[in-house]
Amino acid sequence: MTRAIAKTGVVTAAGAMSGTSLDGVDVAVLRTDGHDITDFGRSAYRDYTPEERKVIAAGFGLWSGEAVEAAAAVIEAAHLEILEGFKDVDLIGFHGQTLAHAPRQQGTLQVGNGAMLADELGVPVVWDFRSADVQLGGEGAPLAPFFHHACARYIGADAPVAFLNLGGVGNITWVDPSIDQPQVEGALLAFDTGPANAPVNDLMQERLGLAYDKDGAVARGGTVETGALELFLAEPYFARVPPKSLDRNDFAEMVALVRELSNADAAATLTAMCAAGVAEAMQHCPIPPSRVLVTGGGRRNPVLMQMLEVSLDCPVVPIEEVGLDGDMLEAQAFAYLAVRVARGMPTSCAGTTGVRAAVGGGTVSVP
Ligand SMILES: Nc1ncnc2c1ncn2[C@@H]1O[C@H](COP(=O)(O)OP(=O)(O)OP(=O)(O)O)[C@@H](O)[C@H]1O
Ligand SMILES: CC(=O)N[C@H]1[C@@H]2OC[C@@H](O2)[C@@H](O)[C@@H]1O[C@H](C)C(=O)O
Repeated sequence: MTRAIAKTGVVTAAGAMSGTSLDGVDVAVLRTDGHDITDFGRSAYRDYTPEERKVIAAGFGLWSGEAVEAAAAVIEAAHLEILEGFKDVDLIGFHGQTLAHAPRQQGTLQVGNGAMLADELGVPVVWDFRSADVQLGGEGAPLAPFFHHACARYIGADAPVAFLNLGGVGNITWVDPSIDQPQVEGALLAFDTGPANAPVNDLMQERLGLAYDKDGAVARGGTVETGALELFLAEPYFARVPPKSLDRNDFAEMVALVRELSNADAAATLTAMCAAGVAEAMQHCPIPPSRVLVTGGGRRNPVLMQMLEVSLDCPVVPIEEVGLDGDMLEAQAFAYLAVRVARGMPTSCAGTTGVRAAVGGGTVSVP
């Protein structure tokens, strides 16, 4: 029996996201008609084992071949395992794992076969969210902004507000909630701010065998090397007018800029680079947001949060302050986007990915 997706009314969707920091898979449920968020449901998380992480990471930056296939197999197995517990939803939004992203060259690659997941789970799966946007000239990222627009309306924001996601890479969405439809010009401006946690994570791994700088404990004792910070800010990426997007390792050479520094100074400097990228991003916003709502793992780093508070001209708060879940926002975003795709509604536009006309990306696979 095939399971059709209702064309109108509120449906229940689960979103599954595996981000650039490779910690694990997030799954979160929400109810929506594709425009308004009705309510949020349960969520779950599945860690990757060190072995799985190694196999996935070996596929980073590659477009095809055995390493990519091996990474895809790990992604599919991990998602099947966690999504077994979510077979009661109307549909699933499956982001997959980005292995490579070069929208103006080879394209964008998220691995994991959504059609196979739909067959195995017996639930319709929406996947391959980014390809159509890239094929039509967009950056293919970030895609969470249409969901951020719905969140701004859900929390009753009455002035422009920014959502700042600090994962491996940073991305910001500026939202004008007075414009009801996200694809209308002026409602959204979104782009990647620069590297966020990825360079610090790489440094911690390389020097101390740690996955990340927990609570900024290493950076806290260090001094920011202003010369390295200036070199970083001289990168043409920051002056480029958005929309613009990044691959996880686009700034990998930043770790080289701090090679001669002590662990503490190097961590402080890389953390400051993340904050400085965000400060640069604010200059591209049409008007300053009333506040910046921080989501993603970086909001747990008090050293980073303090640097942001000092360098931005508006309040910077973890997104929990407005009642949203900063660990699950991306998974919720792909649940929301799945419903839009299934209903033929756009998921990106000029203000978010630079695509000329609004696009509804994604493939719908019905079991
Ligand atoms: N307590 C903490 N102290 C410092 N940093 C932290 C803490 N908790 C999480 N992080 C950072 O946040 C990262 C995970 O962030 P998140 O889960 O948002 O990334 P992601 O979703 O995989 O990435 P992306 O949004 O780029 O796809 C960790 O790798 C770590 O660098
Ligand atoms: C190509 C890709 O997977 N990009 C991710 C990555 O992680 C953060 C940033 O870079 C953002 O552009 C995007 O993810 C979020 C979920 C997005 O599309 O909005």
